[in-house]
Amino acid sequence: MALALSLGLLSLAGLLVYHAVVWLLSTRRPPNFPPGPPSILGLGNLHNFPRENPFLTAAEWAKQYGPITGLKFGPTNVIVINDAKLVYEFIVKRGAIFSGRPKRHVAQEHVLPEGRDMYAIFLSNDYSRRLRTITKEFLAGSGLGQLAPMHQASATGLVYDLLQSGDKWRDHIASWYVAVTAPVAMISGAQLHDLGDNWVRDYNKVQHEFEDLLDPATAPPIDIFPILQWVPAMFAEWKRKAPVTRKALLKSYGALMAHAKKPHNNTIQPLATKLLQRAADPKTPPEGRFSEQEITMLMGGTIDAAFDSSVVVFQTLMLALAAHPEVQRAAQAEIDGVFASETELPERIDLDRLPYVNACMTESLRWRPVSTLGLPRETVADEQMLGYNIPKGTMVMINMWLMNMDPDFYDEPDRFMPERYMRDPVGAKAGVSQLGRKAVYTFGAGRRECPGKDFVYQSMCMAVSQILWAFDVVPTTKLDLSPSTGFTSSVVLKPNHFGIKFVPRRPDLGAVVAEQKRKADVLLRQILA
Ligand code: HEM
Repeated sequence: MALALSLGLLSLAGLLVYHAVVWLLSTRRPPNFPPGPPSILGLGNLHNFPRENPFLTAAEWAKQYGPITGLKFGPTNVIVINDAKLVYEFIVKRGAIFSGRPKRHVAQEHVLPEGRDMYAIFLSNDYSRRLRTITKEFLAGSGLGQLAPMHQASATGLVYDLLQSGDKWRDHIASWYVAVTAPVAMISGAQLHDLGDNWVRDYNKVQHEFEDLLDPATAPPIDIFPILQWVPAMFAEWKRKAPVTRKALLKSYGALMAHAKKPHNNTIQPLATKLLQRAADPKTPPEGRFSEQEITMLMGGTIDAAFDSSVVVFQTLMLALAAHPEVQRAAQAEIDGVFASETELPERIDLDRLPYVNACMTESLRWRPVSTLGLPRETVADEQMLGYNIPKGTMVMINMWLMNMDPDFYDEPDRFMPERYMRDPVGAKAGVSQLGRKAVYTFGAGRRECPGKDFVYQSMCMAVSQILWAFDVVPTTKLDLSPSTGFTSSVVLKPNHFGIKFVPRRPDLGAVVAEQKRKADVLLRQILA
């Protein structure tokens, strides 16, 4: 008996040692993998991939190792693509192989297991295709055009709020974005007051808690060291946090779904309401049919994907404008010419007539991209890139920062200079090849590129044009524009705290804006009845 027990324990120990050795060997670089910084057994490059400002280190490595940097995160193979031509050749043209997403254990198993395949940042390829088909009715083309009055009216509300209490501009931007401009209204048909007093506050809070669980700087590295998933909850803070985050997220989404299910007379039928109706219609083909839980996850994921990045993008734009009064003057000259009246906003703002405002937006996205290394992809098959092996399951990052800052492509890339996009549609300096080149890489590329891109431009250009019509944006603190000291970066590149004020451009602005806001409220009530 004792002998059998000892033999049993010995074989168990042998098995454990075997698995440990296999695991350790898997943390070495695979054969013919793209070059990169030296890795160490067990960790790979985790010790030299910084949690703060990783894009700056990735840019240094690109200088040393060329167009693709090969890394190891424990056993995971990782490549960083540093060259826009490779993005075009592989991410765009060979999208079928480069369009998976890596697993996120904490988020997918503990926070939103019911959204494992369909929540925005971990959408499976199949759901991504179906999501694009349904959201394009709202996020692009004529569907997006229908949202223009709503975007314009909500931006008028923002101008009103900035005039009342410009010192709370950060809060106003967050509420404006989440309220009508973010897809909350588009998806559920709800205005904030429909959702109750605390919805925005609670949603904001849980969003940040969820981000912390996803942020490589704060989240536990379960995806790299899966053994950590077995650590008991008393030693693993994330195991205690995840259920709390889950409960709060589902409550926020639940309020939206409850609203979407109510009968209403909106002039634009909200996405969730439309999908619920389609699901109930026997004529709907299977790929257009989603269950209530699926609709909740698709809806929640889209709102989450939209919210934080957009608020940060708008803050960065305000910072850039405050630091560049000459850009504001040029934009105001354009806006004043198009808006024409001193005392009234146009009934319909025609964004096609505001190319410089559009260029300010693009330049801000290029100059300080909210996403510097993109949302990681995962290859779904073995591939070869520039003669190197890229095994199936490799995590792929796009070095958006480097592409946006490429001195061979842009004149003075570190300067905030919207004029570059007035001279050339992709902002290129004279005489360089533009094959497959995008104006900015901040929304990613290829078939998983952000589907909210046009929505972002419409909502934000509506806002920035009205803000610059009404105000000069003036700094109240010294502005630090350096990407390393003026911004904080792990997942997103956010400007550090800075002070600005909104100085009215006309003496009678209060009365003018109050009247415009009254009209905008009437319109919003019609749209979101
Ligand atoms: C300025 C604000 C935004 C930025 C910078 C941004 C950026 C990004 C990036 C970099 C990705 C990953 C793309 C890739 O892998 O190539 C992404 C994905 C996504 N974004 Fe955005 N986004 C913004 C706003 C929005 C908005 C307003 C919406 C919806 C209305 C949205 C919905 C999504 C969705 C659903 C995905 C997942 C797509 C997929 O995996 O197939 N985003 N976004």
